Order: sequence, then C-alpha cells, then structure tokens
Amino acid sequence: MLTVDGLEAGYAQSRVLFGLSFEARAGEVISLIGRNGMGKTTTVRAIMGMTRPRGGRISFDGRAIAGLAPNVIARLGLGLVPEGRRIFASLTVEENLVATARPRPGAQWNLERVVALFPRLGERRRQSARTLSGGEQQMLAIGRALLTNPRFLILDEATEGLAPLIRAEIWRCLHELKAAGQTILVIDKNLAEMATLVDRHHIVEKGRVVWSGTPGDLNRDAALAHRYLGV
Ligand SMILES: Nc1ncnc2c1ncn2[C@@H]1O[C@H](COP(=O)(O)OP(=O)(O)OP(=O)(O)O)[C@@H](O)[C@H]1O
Repeated sequence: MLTVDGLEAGYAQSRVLFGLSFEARAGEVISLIGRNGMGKTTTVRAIMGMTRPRGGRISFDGRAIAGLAPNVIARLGLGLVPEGRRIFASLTVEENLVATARPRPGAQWNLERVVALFPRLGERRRQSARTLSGGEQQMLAIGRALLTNPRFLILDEATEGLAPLIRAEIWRCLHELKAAGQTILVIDKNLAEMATLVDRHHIVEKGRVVWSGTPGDLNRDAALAHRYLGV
C-alpha cells in the first residue's frame, strides 16, 4: 500500500534522511521507532508532503506521491495525527472535527462514530478546544484524522506526555482500529504497549531503517534494543 524507497530529506543545510526505506501492506500496523532526532518525524513530513524529499521514491497504491502538495496527498487517503496535536484552539470540539472531515461514499467514519469511540468528545462537543485537557486534545486530533476517512493513518507520538489512563484509552482506540482493518503507521516510545498492536517494527537510526522485525523478534534481542533504543 505504502512504499518508501531510498528516501532522502533534510532542512536547509542539514541532511536528516539518508536513503530510508520501508513498506506497509494494507491492514498492517507498522512502527517507526528509534531515539530522538533520528528522522522519524521528518519521514512522516516527507510522506505527507510537508517536507520536500530530496531523493528516493514514495508510492501509495502504486502511485508516486513524493513532492505532491499536502492537500493532494491527504485526498488520496493518507491521514496524520501530528506530533503536538495542532488542533484549532479557537474552534469548538465539533468545529475541529468537521473542519477537515471528508465524507466518502460508504465511508467508515462520521461524527457519531468518532463520538462513540471517544465519548468525552461528545460531552464536550460545544466547548472551545482550548478548554480540553491534553489527553482530550489528543483524542480530538485522532478523531479529526479519522473523519478524513484515511485509508492509511499515521500517528506521530500520539501518547506522549499523557496520563496513564488517557494513554490506555488511546491504545484501546488503536486496537479497535486495527481490528476494523485500518492500516496504521505508529511512532511511539512505548514498546510494551506496541508489542500487542504492531505487526512489524522499523528501527530508524541516523536517517535509515537499520532493522525491521516483529515485536517478538525485538523482545528476544536485548542487545539490539539496547543499542538502538537505549532500553
Ligand atoms: N524544522 C526543522 N528545521 C531544522 N532541523 C530540523 C527541523 N525539524 C527537525 N529537525 C532536525 O532533524 C533531525 C531529525 O528530527 P526528527 O524530528 O525527524 O526526528 P525524530 O526521530 O522524529 O525525533 P523526535 O522523537 O525527537 O521527534 C533532528 O536533528 C532535528 O533537530
């Protein structure tokens, strides 16, 4: 479904990605993991058209998408829950949800289903988004991405900085999405939670994928986890 092949990208003079490659098949949940600053967010930005790739190929359902505008890429069916949430603080919860919503014929996600997934959003529907807690804002960011009815959903550090109970709720939601067949790329630091969710991990080190395998493979290789993840 998504193939990233030899991706190169960076900012001004600094190179960040040096030929990064991975693949995600329909219905899979895959991860990018690795220490801070290794290029995970830059990879996501390149996929979503927010940072222009300097080399390599990105294809989605066989179509080359590298260098297309973000709105074009989103319309092809890629949805992002960005690092730092980026919700519209001055809008209400409901306005945030519908602002970028993209109903499709036979679409899976509508406002009612998102509210059923995150009942708190329903309770706070008419409140300004700035009055939400960090965890509720994160749910809003996920709900907003789902309402674009993405065929491929990317979550960049969606559980970072959240209280344990809220984090658990986010993981529950991701399990539900997986069970429904949603294809997902998740970037997160919580290996224990990802162990039951992710089909294949990809370790990113200095702008390249240096290892990929199942959570079981990773769990059996303590030296690998120590070397690349510092755990
Ligand atoms: N807008 C930017 N301008 C210049 N350099 C940047 C920018 N964003 C990120 N970088 C640099 O690019 C490198 C890779 O950052 P990136 O955010 O992709 O890493 P990451 O693996 O996602 O780590 P983190 O978990 O810290 O977000 C880092 O050295 C970072 O400082």
